[in-house]
Amino acid sequence: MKHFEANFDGLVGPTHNYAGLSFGNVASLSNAALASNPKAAAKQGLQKAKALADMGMVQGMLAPQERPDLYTLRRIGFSGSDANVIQQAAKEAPMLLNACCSASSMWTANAATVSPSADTRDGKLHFTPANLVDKLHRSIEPLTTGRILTATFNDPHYFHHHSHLPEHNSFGDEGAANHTRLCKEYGHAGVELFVYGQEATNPSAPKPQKYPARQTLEASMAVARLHQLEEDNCVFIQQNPDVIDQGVFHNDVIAVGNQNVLFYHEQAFLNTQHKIDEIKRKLDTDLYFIEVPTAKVSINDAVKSYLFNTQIITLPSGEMVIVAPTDCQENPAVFAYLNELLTLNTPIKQVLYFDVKQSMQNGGGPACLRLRVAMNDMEVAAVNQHTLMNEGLFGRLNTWVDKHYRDRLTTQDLADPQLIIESRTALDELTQIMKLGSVYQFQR
Ligand SMILES: NCCC[C@H](NC(=O)CCC(=O)O)C(=O)O
Repeated sequence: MKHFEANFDGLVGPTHNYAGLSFGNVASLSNAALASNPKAAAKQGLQKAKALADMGMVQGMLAPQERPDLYTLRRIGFSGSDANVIQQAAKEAPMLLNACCSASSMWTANAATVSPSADTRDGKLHFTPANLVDKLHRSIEPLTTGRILTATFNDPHYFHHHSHLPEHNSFGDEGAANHTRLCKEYGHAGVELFVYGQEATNPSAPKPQKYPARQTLEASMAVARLHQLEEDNCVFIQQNPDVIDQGVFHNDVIAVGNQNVLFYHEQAFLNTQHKIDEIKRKLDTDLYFIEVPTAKVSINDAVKSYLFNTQIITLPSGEMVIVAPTDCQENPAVFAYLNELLTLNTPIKQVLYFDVKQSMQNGGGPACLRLRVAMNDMEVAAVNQHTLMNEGLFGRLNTWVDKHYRDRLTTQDLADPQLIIESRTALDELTQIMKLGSVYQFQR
């Protein structure tokens, strides 16, 4: 049996915009006034996904969500026709309208936590959609996320889908952005690293002072239980609260792992050495811990360039490659570090740069845009094949984007009722292209 790590990238939705919705996420706050380009955003994402498929990687796409979310706006008291709902909300509560228009489901690293069948007791691949309770605009994602995941991984013989965790701060869950898996080969049982920002039920435990810790230990442990992982397959690590306060709102802004490599900043975790020892004890293979010192890359440079929000992928040849945003090339300290990294004796042999600036300006790099799903060939064959990237899908999705997307969107434009019609027309067509069935509420 063959094993792969597939990447499922979020297709950027037609309402991609900069609304400054994510307190604690430096890029989101500082680009709040910018006009976005949804068409360019979607195309940048498709280019990256296609490039990985061309390198022989298993690459899929996850459909975006329906926005504006009129159901949430009606639930909070706006009424009348769809156009009335939007216009009333724009007048009386523009920030709530913005929250209901975000295309944030594009960052599929936050869609769910995934445990491959090699790790789980029932031998199935487990998915738990993230509840994303810390941010209003993201807390409205999980139900549809669950539907899209079920329509994509649609064979109950192989895939076990859970509901998202209870919608309360005690169970704040941000999905795979705070989860990474180390292993010898993708098909061998690995060690799943759950990185949390705070312990919700222990008031004396360390936590950030300025910005929110979105992920709780309680949530991470609940996911590990649901996914039927053994204690020996799990390591729970606390993120350093000081770096959360410097803008590291998810662990994937400061660390990334692949197979036997953990690439992380010196200041990423609490009790780092102790946790490394635990990983070594639980995973019997040659491990590379690539720790980047502050003297070479400051937290500020890491947050600006997204050095750690890179994808480390293993090519079919067995070589590892880093997929980085072009912002890493533009930052002298980070670019120098990446060039140096290639001369060190690690499995990482190449860095490829991609322009994903439309996403970066909202705090989402290459790693945020993808959900990793380690699978064997039988599981890949059980996936909805219309979601897998190839020449055909790439062509169809680009044509679809050209037909339906605007090339400029400001938060003022979110009050335009025409955007509802454009967005629904596009998504309705998309469900046919990707054979998803009626995953959206407007289709039900
Ligand atoms: N993994 C990357 C997630 C980035 C995402 N940004 C946003 O939602 C910004 C949206 C805005 O401000 O318009 C977040 O912070 O959760």
